[in-house]
Amino acid sequence: MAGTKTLLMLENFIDGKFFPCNSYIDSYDPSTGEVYCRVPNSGEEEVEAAVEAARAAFPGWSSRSPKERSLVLRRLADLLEQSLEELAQAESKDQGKTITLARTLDIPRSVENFRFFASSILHHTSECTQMDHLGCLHYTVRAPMGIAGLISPWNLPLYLLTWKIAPAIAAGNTVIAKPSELTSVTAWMMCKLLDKAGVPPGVVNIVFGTGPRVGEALVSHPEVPVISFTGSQPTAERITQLSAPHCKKLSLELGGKNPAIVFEDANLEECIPTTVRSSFANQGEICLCTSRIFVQKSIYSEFLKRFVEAARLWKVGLPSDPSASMGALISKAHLEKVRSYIKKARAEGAQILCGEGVDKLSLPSRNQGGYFMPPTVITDIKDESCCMKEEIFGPVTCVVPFDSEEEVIKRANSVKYGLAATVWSSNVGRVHRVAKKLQSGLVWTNCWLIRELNLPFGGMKSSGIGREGAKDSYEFFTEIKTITIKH
Ligand SMILES: NC(=O)C1=CN([C@@H]2O[C@H](COP(=O)(O)OP(=O)(O)OC[C@H]3O[C@@H](n4cnc5c(N)ncnc54)[C@H](O)[C@@H]3O)[C@@H](O)[C@H]2O)C=CC1
Ligand SMILES: N/C(=C\C=C\C(=O)O)C(=O)O
Repeated sequence: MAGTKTLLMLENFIDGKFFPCNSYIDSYDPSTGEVYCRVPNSGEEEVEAAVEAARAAFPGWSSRSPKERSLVLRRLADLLEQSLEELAQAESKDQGKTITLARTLDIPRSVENFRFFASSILHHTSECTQMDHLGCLHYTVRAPMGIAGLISPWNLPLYLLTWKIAPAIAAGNTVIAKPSELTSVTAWMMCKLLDKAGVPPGVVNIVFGTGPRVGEALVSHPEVPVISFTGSQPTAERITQLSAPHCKKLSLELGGKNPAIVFEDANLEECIPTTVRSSFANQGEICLCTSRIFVQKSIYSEFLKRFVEAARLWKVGLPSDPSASMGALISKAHLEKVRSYIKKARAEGAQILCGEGVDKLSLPSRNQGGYFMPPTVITDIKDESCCMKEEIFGPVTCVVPFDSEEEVIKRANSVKYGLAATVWSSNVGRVHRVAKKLQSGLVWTNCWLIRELNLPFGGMKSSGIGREGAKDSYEFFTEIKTITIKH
């Protein structure tokens, strides 16, 4: 372990104040494999203190007008934006992603999350119907749920955390958030801005630590009626079990095994670079990343050749290198897990056309212990292989041929997940037809990851329950009531 003096020490943020913890967890720099930060190892005691603070803050915060809350969110967005460079540097170091991605995607989107919900909260209306023959008027009202528990993963740390905090507090809830123990730094940095933005003490509380300790204490707490979670399917199952006795409201945004379907009339000039990006952006650590590429037989050889050439140009480098396309994976355990899939593919007789075990990385000696691997393309693989069925969540993608539209839809739908698909074709009719038949919460055609935050985001089948977005998040973080007036 590195000298304790040099380590960054995080603290919990409860009731507007920072508190040290009795116990800490080591957090690693993915580019070197060295410990550089210590994260509070919180548990029930810290959750209890956060619940007390959130409970006390709720009456004041929930009775403010949407406009007053909106102003606070906007100020927070401005303050985050003023710290963009500092936050981007921290996110890149903590997560292993490139500084370019942190600067252009993670932190700008975190800012946008607050701006977006600051605006959308001003525009909701409720329903009203009449029954004149009975002299009745019916209408609905919505009220915040109370204390929201928010649990987020390590791949897009501040981006996904703020995607939950912003709609929850905009709707008048108070929150207890638990970022991933692997990437807690930017959440802790954001806490320093809350008071200046005008967020009252107790409205946003952040407790750091592991899932089994602090995550479960939060999920099991009887005074936390609503849990929003983004992460893996096994953890979602555990959260569902723990929430069941309390009938909690759950939003579960889980993994994917996302297909890209490339028809023979696709514009390959656009399709190839975008599909390289959709496969390898953020080291393939985005739930929306492509991991199965189905290519129509007539263009299969040409596609494969050009795709592998383009994948080889996807430069692996230090997270701090502005010219790198990809940095380091999140952890040693995760790197080993991702590599194990490639080993299995090889054992099954698949071909590894580039990447792990084929291409060598050139890294400075200080980074030899970092969690790097090259973008990897697998082919000659069966649909039944675990590489074609399970979420790998790394820079690995499989390319396979198909004959007909009907066949490819069936194969694309043959996995347990249903999060995001891409369809590449210049035939508008086909694009609509295929998009409608895919079992997928999101379908991008001739593009990838163009986000319209107003519209529902989320998956079907094992990719989750519920949707996030302007209306969906508002409905999730509020309780509805129908009132009947007889006049
Ligand atoms: N959105 C997505 O699709 C994501 C999918 N994953 C998938 O999950 C795999 C494992 O990654 P992990 O970091 O282990 O994901 P995870 O689902 O265990 O972690 C996500 C969050 O849940 C928390 N958590 C873990 N166990 C918990 C519990 N029992 N109760 C409450 N909270 C708990 C974690 O501390 C973290 O904050 C990845 O390899 C990837 O396949 C990971 C991150 C995001
Ligand atoms: N939930 C994830 C990505 C969301 C992206 C977005 O809202 O734009 C994930 O990778 O876990």
